[in-house]
Amino acid sequence: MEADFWQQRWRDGQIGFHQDRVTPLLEQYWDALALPSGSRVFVPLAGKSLDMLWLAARGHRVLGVELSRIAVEQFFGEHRLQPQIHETRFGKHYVAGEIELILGDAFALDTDALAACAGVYDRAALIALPADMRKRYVADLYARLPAGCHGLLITLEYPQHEKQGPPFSVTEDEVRALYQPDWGVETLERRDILAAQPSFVAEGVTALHTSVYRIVRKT
Ligand SMILES: C[S@@+](CC[C@H](N)C(=O)[O-])C[C@H]1O[C@@H](n2cnc3c(N)ncnc32)[C@H](O)[C@@H]1O
Repeated sequence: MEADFWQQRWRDGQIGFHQDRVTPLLEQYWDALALPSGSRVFVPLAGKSLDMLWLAARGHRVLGVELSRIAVEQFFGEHRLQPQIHETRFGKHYVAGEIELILGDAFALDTDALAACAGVYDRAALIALPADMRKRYVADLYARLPAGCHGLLITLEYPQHEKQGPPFSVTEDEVRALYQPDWGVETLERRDILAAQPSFVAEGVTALHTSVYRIVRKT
């Protein structure tokens, strides 16, 4: 999806992807990465996710990137955080405590921007993108993360012909094709969530699973 699509979504308040709670699968599986407290975690396509607050509360330094000013300002405003703002070539950086959120394009971040990230957390980011952009997202953006980086990736799978994305369906085969061989990929769980997602059922979706992967950058 292009930037205009997301900007319009935020202007119209069409943000069904946003959750008013921390993602339970993050709480359940984050420890599987064994990332030391204090390590920096990259959150691509961050929205105004409460998951950033949870990661910071776990002692991580969070680096998010989000292209909507509305999302960034709502994130800090809704949590009564008063960010310091400075500008770099990547955009405006909003910094409050251990959370830094760049108002900018994730695809524009380079290896310098991501060099200190020992972790990456991807919920509703890879699956927000159509297939051609998913290839670019992993081949370009993830390639800028350092060797040894550990990540948690959460995806959805459903019969793609039954519904238009986003969110898009991304199968385990596709995850492996996108990330391997540079990243090790381990499936932590694949769960049937159709009953818990009435909006998908209302759209005629007949099967819906979420998967959680642990990924580790090898080279
Ligand atoms: C489906 S939402 C997910 C947000 C968040 N990860 C969550 O779990 O709530 C995708 C977000 O990515 C943002 N986005 C899309 N393309 C982007 C890009 N190229 N750079 C930065 N943010 C982007 C959109 O504005 C939107 O807020």
